[in-house]
Amino acid sequence: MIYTITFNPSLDYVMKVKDFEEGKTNRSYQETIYPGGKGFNVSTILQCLGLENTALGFIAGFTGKEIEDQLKKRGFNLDLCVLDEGISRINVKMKSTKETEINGNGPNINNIKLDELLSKLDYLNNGDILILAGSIPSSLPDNIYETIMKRLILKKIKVIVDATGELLLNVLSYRPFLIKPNHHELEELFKTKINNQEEIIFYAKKLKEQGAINVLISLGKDGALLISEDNHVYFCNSAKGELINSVGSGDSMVAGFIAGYLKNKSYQEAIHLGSACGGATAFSDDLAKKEMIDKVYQQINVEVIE
Ligand SMILES: Nc1ncnc2c1ncn2[C@@H]1O[C@H](COP(=O)(O)OP(=O)(O)O)[C@@H](O)[C@H]1O
Ligand SMILES: O=P(O)(O)OC[C@H]1O[C@](O)(COP(=O)(O)O)[C@@H](O)[C@@H]1O
Repeated sequence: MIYTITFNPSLDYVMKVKDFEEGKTNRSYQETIYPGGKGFNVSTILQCLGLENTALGFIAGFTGKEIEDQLKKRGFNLDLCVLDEGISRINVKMKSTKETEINGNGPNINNIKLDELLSKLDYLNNGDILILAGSIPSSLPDNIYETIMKRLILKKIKVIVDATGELLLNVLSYRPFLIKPNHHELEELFKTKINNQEEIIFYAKKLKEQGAINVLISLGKDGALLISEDNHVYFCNSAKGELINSVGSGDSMVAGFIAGYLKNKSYQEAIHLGSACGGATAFSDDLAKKEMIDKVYQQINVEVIE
């Protein structure tokens, strides 16, 4: 079974604003609300690709109820912990000439609720896949993903971590099967400006040396690079199309990568389907649908460059 965990779900409030001006009252010409959170997005795309999975996570308050109601329509199994206080966050995604995001901090999670979620991990068996995705509310320690990996160390579980900063760095020595920083997150991890493909490969290899089994660096419209388990470097172009809403592209890529890998354990297929899912979401209002993924897949080429 595949499991995802979303510690910090959201309602994503997407506002389209013509010529946004900082420091002024701007008015949007279109607003939409989607349930968000990296793990839930991964679950949605996995389900769309026909992979049954279970989403774990925390929800709180009226926003949490709305997230749950929307997710129930998506077909994957839901096993949520309901917090007694606070509300799940509303993340603002502003589309203007540029895309700007404000992601909330999220509600407090106390130790009792944390234990409730951690005890669910005891159901996991050898051969399962676990995806830890997204930020955590500041009430939790930033070694929580590490704690989970430690707890599962005796089981043969492939763990995928899509997170940033310390949350990610802290798990590397536990050998996550896949990590997927984007270009900007890679720069943040090494506190440096990364200017070209050679430098991206250099820093991605450093993450592999620190323990990650596969390192996938997503580059938005410029494609993606993978340093695979067997030390090959793959480059994949991005499809050409009209950018509608790139929120969730990274999560879609993670889901597509896993689905592609599971077909016949080929990394070429993993990055190919991953890029198709990421692109298909960028070209859709909400997360991608199967028809768009199939169409985008045809436009993508994978090269083994090392
Ligand atoms: N504008 C775009 N055009 C085509 N493909 C895109 C576009 N934006 C994202 N993608 C696809 O989705 C993947 C993940 O997107 P990216 O923006 O890098 O991730 P994140 O959402 O984590 O920042 C990219 O590597 C690419 O394959
Ligand atoms: O947990 P974080 O890092 O704040 O990110 C949460 C946000 O990430 C998303 O899952 C989208 O992520 P990506 O664009 O990186 O795929 C949104 O749905 C959500 O608002």
